[in-house]
Amino acid sequence: KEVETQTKLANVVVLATGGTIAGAGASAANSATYQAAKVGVEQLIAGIPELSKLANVRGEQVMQIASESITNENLLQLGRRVAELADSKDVDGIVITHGTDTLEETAYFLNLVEKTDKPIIVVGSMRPGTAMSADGMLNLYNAVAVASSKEAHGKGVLVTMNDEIQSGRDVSKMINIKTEAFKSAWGPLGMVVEGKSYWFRLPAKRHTMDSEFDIKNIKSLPDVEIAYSYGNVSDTAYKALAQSGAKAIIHAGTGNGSVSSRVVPALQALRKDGVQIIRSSHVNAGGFVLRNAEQPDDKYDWVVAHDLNPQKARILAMVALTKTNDSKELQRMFWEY
Ligand SMILES: NC(=O)CC[C@H](N)C(=O)O
Repeated sequence: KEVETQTKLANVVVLATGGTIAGAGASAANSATYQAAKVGVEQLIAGIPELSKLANVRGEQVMQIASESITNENLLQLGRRVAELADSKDVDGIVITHGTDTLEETAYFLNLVEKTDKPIIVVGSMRPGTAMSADGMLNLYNAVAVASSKEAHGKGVLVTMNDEIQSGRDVSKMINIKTEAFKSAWGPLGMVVEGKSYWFRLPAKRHTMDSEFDIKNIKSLPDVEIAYSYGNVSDTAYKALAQSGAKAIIHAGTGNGSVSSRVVPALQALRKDGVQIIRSSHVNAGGFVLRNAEQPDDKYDWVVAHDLNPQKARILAMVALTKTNDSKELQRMFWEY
């Protein structure tokens, strides 16, 4: 006699926040001209009947915005809802649909502050659902596939775009007119093919269960701002940001986070006034800032952002500053996360 073993489907919650994956254009030829954040979560889920074979999927509309407009308050609101769901016994995995412009920031934020080993997948699309060759359906299908898989547990917050599984820490939007937009300098962790995930490597940096940060202990996020560097840069932006109350300034530097000789004195003075100076790099394919190389960080009491791009450095700095204002502690965190 054959005994049929009924495998129970995982329960996956889709938290929708807006973006192009919820976008709509006037014609199928509009892949770049459209309105983001138009389609509701129920319609997104209903548009992919195949999801019901992967998991029991339900949706929640957390917000409906384009991701460039996400505020720190929005981040905290989303983070708290993710934590509530992760604590719930009847939730096995969480998918967050998100605009792609700041998707890498939200994914890294959640990677730092969610105390769970349940899969959390952040996903978006480069083309609205109304466009020819829209990529949102498959990206979301892949996200639900990964969120409902056993293998995705304990791997930190993940991003499924263009069939790849990327670490939320490492991934960044590299181009805005291709579906092959999200890359990491260190490569994807795996692939999703026909609803099944294939893994090749694991994240090495601290995240989720192994993180010292917890969304439940974070009441608000401090003001951390970014100043962009280039030839002939002046110190005006740095001073203005400090004046407006920034607790830390991320130097989005050239090359190895280098600092113009015109800017160095202002940054020394700001540090003396208590502002944290964090040197990162805006090099396109992935910056990597070495301590005491381009600048004497020990002498100036500055911090380096390691391989984090400026926008990710801002996320870690905000979260880190909720715990410490000690520059040595901040530097430790920048090496470990
Ligand atoms: N491809 C996108 O999702 C970009 C749309 C919009 N700017 C956003 O980030 O929400």
